Amino acid sequence: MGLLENGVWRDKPREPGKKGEFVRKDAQLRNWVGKGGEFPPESGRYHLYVSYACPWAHRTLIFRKLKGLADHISFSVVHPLMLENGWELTTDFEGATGDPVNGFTYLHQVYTANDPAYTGRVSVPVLWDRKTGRIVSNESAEIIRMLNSEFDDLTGNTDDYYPEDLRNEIDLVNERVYETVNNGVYRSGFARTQDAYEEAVTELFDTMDWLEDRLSKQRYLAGDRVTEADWRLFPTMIRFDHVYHGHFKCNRNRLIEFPNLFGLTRELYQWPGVAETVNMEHIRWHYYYSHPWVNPTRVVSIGPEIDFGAPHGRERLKAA
Ligand SMILES: N[C@@H](CCC(=O)N[C@@H](CS)C(=O)NCC(=O)O)C(=O)O
Repeated sequence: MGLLENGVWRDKPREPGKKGEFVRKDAQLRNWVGKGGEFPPESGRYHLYVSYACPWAHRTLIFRKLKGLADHISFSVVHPLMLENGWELTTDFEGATGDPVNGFTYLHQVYTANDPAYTGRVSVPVLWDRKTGRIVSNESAEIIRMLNSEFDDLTGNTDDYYPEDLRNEIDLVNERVYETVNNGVYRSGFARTQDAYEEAVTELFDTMDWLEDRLSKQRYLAGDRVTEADWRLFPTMIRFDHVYHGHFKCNRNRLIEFPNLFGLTRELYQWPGVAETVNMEHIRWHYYYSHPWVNPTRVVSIGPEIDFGAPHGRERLKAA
């Protein structure tokens, strides 16, 4: 774990907040792909750097599939262990691809290729532009919005996961899910004090109760259509019982004890193209091995056996 300071990699622990809470800083590289702009939509031009372990990167892999972008946007998968050099583009783990685009060994080299004096965290996902040799964005929430709409003319795929008429509802769900679930599991697992942990883990399960109730009455989080809100929740749910329940102490309940949330997770897992974006080996090894201040023995849990391919039963609720 570390960061870049004026373009130099420093192996340093993350600083907690004053109350021992986990503090997540905003992503810094926030350009957009768009027609007529600096980064126009073009086939074969953009490349994603992702980790199969990372829930934020996972969203981008899902949108690449949903939007028929597999032939237009390539991707590299980092090694699951994030150690003193940060994310590495080495290949000695099944599924890690290395870096066929730039030939770099470390992800921090992608950041310094974009800006030799960069200061900040070196995170996945990264949307890279081959043509200018620059990073378009390192913010997953914005990358999935670009994939949702900016390449439609290229692919002919006009499926919309952020439709006008549901935006208020999607925004409302996203805001609570981001803070208390997507980031809530990190706030629980990386808390350095009892109070910070209890606050985060209580909010997390309050929201899971709220989502469970919602999903007992409607098929998806924003109504009768699958939207961005569902896809933003999914990467956290699929990891829940394998790593967040044990390693991050999110253990009031397991996901499988919430019939509707677990049902939605299975339905989304079974969506065409989605199962192949889930790599539980990268997930388990990354979390248990890469945070020695949480798990100093680095022993990786065997994980529960859960059949996400089992019938989901969500047909009982109406879909559009
Ligand atoms: N806001 C970013 C967060 C991405 C993020 O935190 N990624 C983690 C992996 S799950 C990472 O690369 N962390 C490395 C670090 O912060 O040093 C996004 O959603 O894209």
